[in-house]
Amino acid sequence: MELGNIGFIGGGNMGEALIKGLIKSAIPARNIRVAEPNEARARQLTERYGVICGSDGVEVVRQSDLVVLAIKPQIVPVALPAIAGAFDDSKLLVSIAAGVTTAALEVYFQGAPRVVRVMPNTPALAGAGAAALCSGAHAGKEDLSIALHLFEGVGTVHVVSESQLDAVTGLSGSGPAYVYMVIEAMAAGGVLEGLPMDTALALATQTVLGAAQLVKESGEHPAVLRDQVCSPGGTTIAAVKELEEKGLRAALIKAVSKAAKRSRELGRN
Ligand SMILES: NC(=O)C1=CN([C@@H]2O[C@H](COP(=O)(O)OP(=O)(O)OC[C@H]3O[C@@H](n4cnc5c(N)ncnc54)[C@H](OP(=O)(O)O)[C@@H]3O)[C@@H](O)[C@H]2O)C=CC1
Ligand SMILES: O=C(O)[C@@H]1CCC=N1
Repeated sequence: MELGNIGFIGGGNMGEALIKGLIKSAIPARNIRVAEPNEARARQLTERYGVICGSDGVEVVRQSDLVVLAIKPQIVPVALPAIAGAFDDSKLLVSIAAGVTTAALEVYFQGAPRVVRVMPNTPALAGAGAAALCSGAHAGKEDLSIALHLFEGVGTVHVVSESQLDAVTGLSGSGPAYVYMVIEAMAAGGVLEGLPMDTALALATQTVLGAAQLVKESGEHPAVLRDQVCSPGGTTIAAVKELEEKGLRAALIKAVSKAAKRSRELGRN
């Protein structure tokens, strides 16, 4: 599928993750334009990826078939009206702004704007993203396919109902941060027990990667796989007891819920 010219409004952390992932997935850099007001940042993106960067969002929209809205949710009410007039029926808006609903985006446009809302995550940088998306009131099947194709280039994609997107934000959108904390803390434990930091970090990283890969490839429930590690009277069950007492699972469940709640709040701004 030909995606045509892709424009980014905002070239920050998530914008860069997608740009890098897309270029890795063989989208030519000359097809990617970025509107980024921070000049140093714009220069950096051009140097790193060869993409065309400027500060003029209207120009980026004019030159693009698909526009990714990659600015903070709080900026949307200011930034979107400034570029909305440059959209016509030929252009698809793909918003990744946390919490901002398709209905809230559509009000800035005349007629029947084609809007798809996506919640990606930064592992898209490594081609290992997890994204979920839904379409707005006027986006057709073809628009959903285009967005699916775009994000499949940088990881996995699920189609969900819009009411589920805040949950997705709390789980996989914010989730990489939780996992980095787990890796960091496990490595610190290794250091406490005498390992050099680089070895500890490499072992912690590969353990998380390998465990995730096994969940995915085996199709087993994680609880079954966990029990396979726990030898009776052994080391792991001693650690699992500690994690249960300290409330690791409850803390993660609550963390996903807190982030989802915050996503809903951002949508009310
Ligand atoms: N980071 C993540 O892991 C994820 C983020 N998201 C969503 O992606 C969006 C972007 O997040 P993130 O990349 O982290 O944020 P960043 O702040 O890193 O990036 C946003 C960029 O947009 C720039 N910007 C501000 N105003 C405009 C404008 N009018 N036109 C063009 N660019 C502008 C900002 O410049 P300046 O800094 O100078 O203001 C900044 O460089 C958010 O809506 C977030 O909810 C979704 C999934 C995951
Ligand atoms: O923290 C945030 O608000 C964004 C949305 C999901 C991940 N980062």
